[in-house]
Formats: sequence, structure tokens, C-alpha cells
Amino acid sequence: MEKQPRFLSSRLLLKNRVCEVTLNRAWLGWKDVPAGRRSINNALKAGDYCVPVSEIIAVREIDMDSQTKDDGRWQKMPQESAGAHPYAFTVSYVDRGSKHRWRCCEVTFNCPDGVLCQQWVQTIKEQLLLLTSRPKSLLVYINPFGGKQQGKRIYEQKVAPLFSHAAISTDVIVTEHANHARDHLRTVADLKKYDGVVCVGGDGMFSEVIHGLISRTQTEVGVDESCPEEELVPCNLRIGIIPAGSTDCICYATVGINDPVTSALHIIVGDSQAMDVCSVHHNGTFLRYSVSLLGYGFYGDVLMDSERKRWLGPARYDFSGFKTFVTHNYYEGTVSFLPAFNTLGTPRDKIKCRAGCYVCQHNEQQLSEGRHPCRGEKDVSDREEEGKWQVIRGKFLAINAASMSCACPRSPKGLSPAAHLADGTTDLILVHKCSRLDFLRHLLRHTSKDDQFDLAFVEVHRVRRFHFTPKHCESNLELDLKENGKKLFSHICRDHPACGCATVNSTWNCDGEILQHAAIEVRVHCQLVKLFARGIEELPVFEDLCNPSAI
Ligand SMILES: Nc1ncnc2c1ncn2[C@@H]1O[C@H](COP(=O)(O)OP(=O)(O)OP(=O)(O)O)[C@@H](O)[C@H]1O
Repeated sequence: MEKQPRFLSSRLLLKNRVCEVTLNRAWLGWKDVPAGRRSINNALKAGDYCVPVSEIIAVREIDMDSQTKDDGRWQKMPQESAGAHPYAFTVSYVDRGSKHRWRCCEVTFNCPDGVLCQQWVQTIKEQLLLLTSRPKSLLVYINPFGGKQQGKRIYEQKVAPLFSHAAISTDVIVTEHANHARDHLRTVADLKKYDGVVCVGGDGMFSEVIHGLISRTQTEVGVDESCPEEELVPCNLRIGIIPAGSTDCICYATVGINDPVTSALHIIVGDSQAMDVCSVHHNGTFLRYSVSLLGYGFYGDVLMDSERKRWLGPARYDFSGFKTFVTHNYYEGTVSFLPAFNTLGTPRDKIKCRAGCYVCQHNEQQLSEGRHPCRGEKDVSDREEEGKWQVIRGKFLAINAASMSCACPRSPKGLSPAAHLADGTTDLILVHKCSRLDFLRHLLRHTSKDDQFDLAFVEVHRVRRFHFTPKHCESNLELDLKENGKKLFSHICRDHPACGCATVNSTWNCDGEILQHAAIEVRVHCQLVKLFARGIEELPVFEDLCNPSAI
């Protein structure tokens, strides 16, 4: 690691031990003064430590006379040290626990004189002010009915104190009905006042927020989001998710854990993770946006059935999953798709999307070079034409488009383990008609080490766009044409199930919401939104870096 010039370096007292405390542009570090030279009360060496400045939450001076911290809590001070080192300051910082969990930790240093103490506090504060990616003002939406209806309590007890500790101001809106947050963002909210939007709830609340923000952004720049061919403009404001729902998959996929404190700390340090968004249209009419899973067949049926059994609570997903599996319906239709070309990565290459993902960076760059071509280069529409649409007709148990791995605590690998959050593509997974046993083998591979795509009846394609037309809509289309010309007297199986045709229709599960239409056109918009997150970190990323000799 490159050595940085030191801003400050002093011998201070930490819990009766003399420490060498050092601050440079990147790190705050402390280490015990070597034995023989330290020695206050013969304290044991407790080890060396360093914290990236970017992960310091706050610093404050402590009023030793009143023996309290300025947040009013009592502080025990050792008598000896208080005498010789009567001034102190406390630094709050991010501490990493296991499984991507973050906590806010504190360390208090005692100083021999007040000027030195103030110099430390002032210098650290100045460094924090240089971190311009940190939000100062946030708009917070709380769904009081999400998950176990704990959203308000979670925010007030775990998140709000951290925001105020980090001097972040907030405007909080407790939603009063579904789509309250979406509509407020779309029209009323004074977004210039804020550096970000936070939703407290589950994936449904996150979906409301992206719908509101994307809509608002397009309106402001005069882009018509209802037109499938429009190039949508990315949203400026970042979105934070405080997980408080019964499904918190987006939070899990972008932070690595569903934990309100961890999410709050990612917001405070000003992390940023871009995310692709799929627009879904039917016959040229806008339906919804999706960021995680679009599923027809199995996952559509599970959602449809589980919605009827809300009274069962979270157990409804297991129940409906089992029922749908036993029912074993398949659906006929045509899938056409535009494969991603000129991109790094494939759905089966086992390269997982992680913090600072190279695949996402590279592919986004390729796309934006296409959008803003240098002289002589082709523009994006020409480039898309370079890829050839492919068409697959068949009978499917499931058609899934995974725009991220869709990993969650129940399925740690997810539907498409190598899908990327921000590479401008979605992984289209087609599960053709097969036996129940084979389908079970495929489903079980979501939790085992085996490749879930290495089965004869499963195919997967990384795509930029796809269309799906169920068979009954194809019949509709044919019927219309024939009626116009030849006065055909036939019926559509959908309307007349008694005709004996086995075909039934499924619905699309769009990030947990049911779509009203089965025939859809989907297009991926690369990095349309940004989150206060950094993607899942490879563990243990900071063990190597945390070497005090580097400072
Ligand atoms: N005050 C409210 N009253 C009723 N519904 C609301 C309110 N605020 C938000 N909603 C809606 O509640 C739905 C579910 O919210 P959320 O995702 O936060 O919780 P969840 O428990 O994970 O959801 P689900 O039950 O769908 O798994 C969202 O689609 C949202 O539109």
C-alpha cells in the first residue's frame, strides 16, 4: 500500500495504554507503544488497529468534567488516566462483523492537553468534510405495514440515532397507503433538497421508490417512459434500503445481509452501487420496471397462489411453492431475444458480481461508448442490430429473467449465480417441459454446488432484450387477421376451456408483483438507478489492508 503523508501523529492514552495514534488522508491508525517505552499500569498489548477515514462516522470531544459524553450517556474514565490526560475525544467508525455485518464502534483517546485534543477533533472533521459522496440530507419513507410491521420501530430505534450521530438531516414520511411513496416522489417531493431517498420496508417499497424516481427523472428531462424505444435517463439521487419487509432480496443482493444497522452505515459512508432496470411493456404500453426477477410459469404461479393465501404469513411461499410444484403446469409460447454481444461474462462462467465488479464496469463502458460514439463509430441502435434476434417456440415450465443473482437467505446461490447487478444485461432462463423429477433436480441445484443450467431441458442466455408471446395471444393475433379477411369461426382456448385444449395461462411475477398481461416486451436499461451500497464485499477484504505499518 502506498505510504501517505501524515497529518497528525501523537502519543495518546487508550484505556490506560499509551498508543501511537496516526492520521493520514486515508487512514486513522493506533498501535501500542512498544514494551518498555509504554507502561502506564503495565497494560497488556491489545494489538494494532486502523480504520479507513472513509469509514469514520463521526468524531466528538468529550467533556471530562461532567464525566459524560455529549450524547448524555455516562462514560467510565480510569482515575489515573483522567488525571494525567484530562482531555479526550471519541471516534465512531464502521467495524466489520461476520457475514457482511457492519456495526458502529467507538474508540476514545485521552490527551494530555486541550489544544492537542481540539487539533485532533478538528483535523478529523476536516477530513470527513472532504468526503463529498456522503449524504447530508435524506428523504425517508417508512412502510409501517411491511414485513412484521416493525418498520417504524426499526427506523426510530436503530437507524435514526445513527443518522443524527452522523449529522444527516432527514424528512420522514410514514406511508398511509400503497403507492404513497411512488406518487409523492413522482410529483410532490422537492427533490433538490435531498442527497438521497431511503425506503424502510421490503422489495415492494423499493419498487415504489424506483418507479417514482425513474418517472420523475424522465418527466423532468422530457423522456416518454411509456415508449419502449426511448433511452431512459439515469436517476441522480441514490436510494437506501433499510430492510423491514418479508422479502428483502434487493438489500441482500447489494449489501450481502439484511440488517438495518449495516444498511444505515452504508448510507452514512455514502456508498454507491449502480443497478440495471428492465422496463416491461405490453403492446407498446408501459407496465412496470423490474430489477430482480421476471418469472412466468413456475414463479408466476407461486406468486399468484401465495397472494390468495396472505393470511398464512411468510409460510404462504412454502405452501404455494409446493402446490405449484405438484401441479406441474407448463405453458406454450414464443420467446424471442436479443443476445448481449461484445460483453464480458456469461451466465455459466461462475464470475460472481462483487463490490467493484470489473464485468459491470467494462460492459457499462462498452455501452456508453456506443451511446456517445466517436466519429466513425456506430451508435447504440446500430450496435444492437449487430446482434441477431433469436426465436424459441416451446412448452415451458418456467421462463425467468434474472437481472441479478436473486440470491437470498433461502437460496444463497440464487436463480442465476453469475448474473450482474449493473452490466446492462439480464439472464434469460428457459426451463422446458420435463418430468417432475427432473424439475425437482433443477430446483434443488439452486441450493447445491451443481450447475443448475447443466441440464438438457434448461437453457440460459444473457440478453439485452426479450419478448414473450403466449400461445393464446398468437392465436388471438392469427384470429384477428383471419377474421378480417376470411370470417373465421373459431374460438380461443383461453375463453373456452371446455374445448378440451390443455393449455392454461400463467402470469408474470415482476419483482413480486403480478403483471396484468402475459405478452410482454422487456428491455434492460444499464445502470438506471444507484443505491447506497457497494455490492457484496469479498471477505475478508480489509484484513490485508489493515496493516498499521502502512501508515
Ligand atoms: N401504508 C401502507 N399501507 C398499505 N400498503 C402499503 C403502505 N405503504 C406501502 N405499502 C405497500 O405494501 C407493499 C409491501 O410492502 P413491503 O415491500 O415494504 O413489505 P413486504 O412485507 O416485504 O411485502 P410483501 O408482503 O409483498 O412481501 C408494497 O407494495 C407497498 O406498495
